[in-house]
Amino acid sequence: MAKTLYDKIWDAHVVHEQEDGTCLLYIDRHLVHEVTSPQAFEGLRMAGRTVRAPEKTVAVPDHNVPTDVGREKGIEDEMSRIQVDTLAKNAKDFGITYYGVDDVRQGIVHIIGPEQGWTQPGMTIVCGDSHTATHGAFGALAHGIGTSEVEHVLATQTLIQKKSKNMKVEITGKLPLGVTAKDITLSVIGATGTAGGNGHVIEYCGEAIEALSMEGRMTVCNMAIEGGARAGLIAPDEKTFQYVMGRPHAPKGAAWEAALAYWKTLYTDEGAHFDKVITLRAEDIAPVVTWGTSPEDVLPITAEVPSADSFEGGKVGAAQRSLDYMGLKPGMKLSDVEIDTVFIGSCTNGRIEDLREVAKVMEGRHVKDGIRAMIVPGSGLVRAQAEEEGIAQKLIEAGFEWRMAGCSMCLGMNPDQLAEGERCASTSNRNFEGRQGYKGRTHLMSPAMAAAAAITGRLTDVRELI
Ligand SMILES: CC(C)[C@H](C(=O)O)[C@@H](O)C(=O)O
Ligand code: SF4
Repeated sequence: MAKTLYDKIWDAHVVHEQEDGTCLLYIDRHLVHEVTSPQAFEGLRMAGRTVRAPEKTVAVPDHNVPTDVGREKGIEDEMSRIQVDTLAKNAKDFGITYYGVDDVRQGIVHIIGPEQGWTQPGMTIVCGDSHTATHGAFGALAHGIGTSEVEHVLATQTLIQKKSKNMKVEITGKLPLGVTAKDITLSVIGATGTAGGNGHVIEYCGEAIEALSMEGRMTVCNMAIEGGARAGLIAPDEKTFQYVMGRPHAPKGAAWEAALAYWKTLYTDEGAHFDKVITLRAEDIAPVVTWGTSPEDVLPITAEVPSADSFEGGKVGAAQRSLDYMGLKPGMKLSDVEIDTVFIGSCTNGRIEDLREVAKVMEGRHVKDGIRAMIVPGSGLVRAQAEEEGIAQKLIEAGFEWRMAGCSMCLGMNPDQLAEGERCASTSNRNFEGRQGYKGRTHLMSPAMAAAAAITGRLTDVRELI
């Protein structure tokens, strides 16, 4: 029978299936961060258990770490300090690879997995973090899991799961100038809503997806979860293999050849069944921004702030609440919305290509006076590469703060936060109330669009600047 990519990876990992369809899945990689793992390790200790496969488990602190240069002095906030110290101790006690803040390989868990070659096609990958979907860009089945599941995977290297439905999101044609992977993924959520992917694993495909770099594909899959899906996937191709080849934890020699032969079988067969299909034309996608407090509140930058009445049912009240929280009036042009902060980073857009994109838009230009603009590379290695390429220097001269790696202002779990009422052009993935700081206001967009906003001090169509 014709199988989807999801079916193939799933079938290759089922250890046991119960009559009701509940399965025990083998897990190839377990990525661990400081927020969702302390109780899990504690559980192991209390039960006298060890980590079943420490060589398949990798730990890194990212959410709570400060990102100022000179952070070696330590973490001020007690809770954050305890979490990071606890992760370091747990990694040592249980014999797990650990990248501490003084290690250039430290960074956001979803950035360093691919960077170090831990992430490979055909694998099952889990992490106690919803944006684990990012790794799906390699044709890996990557699930976010809860803390009790983290403990289960640590102890057994398996996960109890029921299979999701198959959903196909096809992006046909070629992206217009100024339109990027972020605009694709936000536009898909705009079209399907945040519940559109519920109960499904999405496979993204089509000419526009194939044309994306690995970085762009990671941006797309990263936000599958924001569209309600269990995971996002893209079939691996030559670009994927080239990206993985030679990375520290990628297979080498004969193991590489064997892996490659298997990876080449990882695609959806002709005629395989999808339970849901969405198609968007790349030509119809514009540079977009969010206006509200849900990632589905997204519109082309050329649009106006909508009125609550333009929605239906329960959405009317939600839209009104969003508008009030965001301090926006219906009918106002989105390009007239003034911002005071720019955040470039996160597991959605903190990779080298994102920084190159920002540098390109900033060429010969400067961050507007009075705007706080920060760049937080997704890993120490991304930071080092940008410095080597001369991008860092250009961005600093253009007026950006150049920070150390971490989740930073993507969420208010570390010192990088918006003050009350501040408005941010952000390359992250969530614009929920209070996400970037108490009463802070977030507009999600691509790195190129965030750079444009940094230049003008308002939400700006990057196509006017390229
Ligand atoms: C802290 C963590 C559990 C959380 C997640 O699961 O996504 C965070 O990474 C986020 O982006 O909100
Ligand atoms: S960068 Fe943001 S979305 Fe990604 S793992 Fe960190 S907090 Fe979550």
